[in-house]
Amino acid sequence: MTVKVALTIAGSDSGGGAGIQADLKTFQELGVFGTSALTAITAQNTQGVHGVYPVPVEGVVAQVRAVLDDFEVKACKTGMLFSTEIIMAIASLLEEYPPIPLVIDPVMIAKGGQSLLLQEAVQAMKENLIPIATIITPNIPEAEVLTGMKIVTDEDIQEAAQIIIELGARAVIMKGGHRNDVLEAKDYYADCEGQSFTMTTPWVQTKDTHGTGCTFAAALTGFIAKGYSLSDAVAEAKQFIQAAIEDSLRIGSGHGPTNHWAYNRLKKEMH
Ligand SMILES: Nc1ncnc2c1ncn2[C@@H]1O[C@H](COP(=O)(O)OP(=O)(O)OP(=O)(O)O)[C@@H](O)[C@H]1O
Ligand SMILES: Cc1ncc(CO)c(N)n1
Repeated sequence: MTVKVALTIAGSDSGGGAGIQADLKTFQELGVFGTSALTAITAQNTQGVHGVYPVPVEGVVAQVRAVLDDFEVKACKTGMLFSTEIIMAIASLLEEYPPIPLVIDPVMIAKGGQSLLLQEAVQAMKENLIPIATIITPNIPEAEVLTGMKIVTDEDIQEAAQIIIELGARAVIMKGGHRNDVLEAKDYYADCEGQSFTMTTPWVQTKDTHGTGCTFAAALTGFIAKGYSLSDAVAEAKQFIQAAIEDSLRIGSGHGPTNHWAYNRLKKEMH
């Protein structure tokens, strides 16, 4: 049996719905072998983040090196990176190895408002990581921080996507989970070759959206690892997250996790 390998460099969510846990569960569902490098431990549940304990930068580097020295990693994802030091170390480390498709989820703030990226680290992300990204997956507030512009309309979204591509990312997907349209979950894709499209699914009325961004980016990474083109991987990742949100698990008393099993269950039902 041959299996594709993916690497996630992200924070741990003790509540299991976001971060490393969401990434590994998603990779597993896609039949991709998941490896990981922890950047921080968070004490977290569906109610919020109760503590953040960063991993020393040497520890992050050693984990990534251990994986890349031994496995043929087909796609890599970054999530919570926390500090300038960790961002700089990862950016220069990845450049030592043959290029691997890189999905950057520019995690900044948890749904409850707690910071998962120090404010001073935004510049390092813009200067060091975005230029080596195959694709970056900001939500609207993250795109506002990265571009310095207020994003309200569809035109704003397209303009912000262009600014992010000019920062050096090959492609960008602007996630619509923070928009106020309650009828549609609309994400906008654009790349440096001038291709762009919008993906729309029905809005799911639920409070169980903890880890939607991590799960979406992990699915995207998994499909890239399996050899899908970027635009096909984005489209399939959208199906994965839609199924995961629609079939809510109702775990915990706050914003519950999404259902990482749902995409495969749905596919089985359709066959
Ligand atoms: N209620 C919803 N119904 C349908 N799709 C949704 C809903 N909320 C988010 N999505 C979709 O989920 C994906 C992730 O988007 P979102 O903007 O929620 O990411 P995020 O804010 O980075 O998530 P998080 O920080 O919680 O991990 C996108 O494809 C978005 O359209
Ligand atoms: C560890 C971690 N990464 C990312 C997010 C964003 O959902 C979170 N809440 N926790």
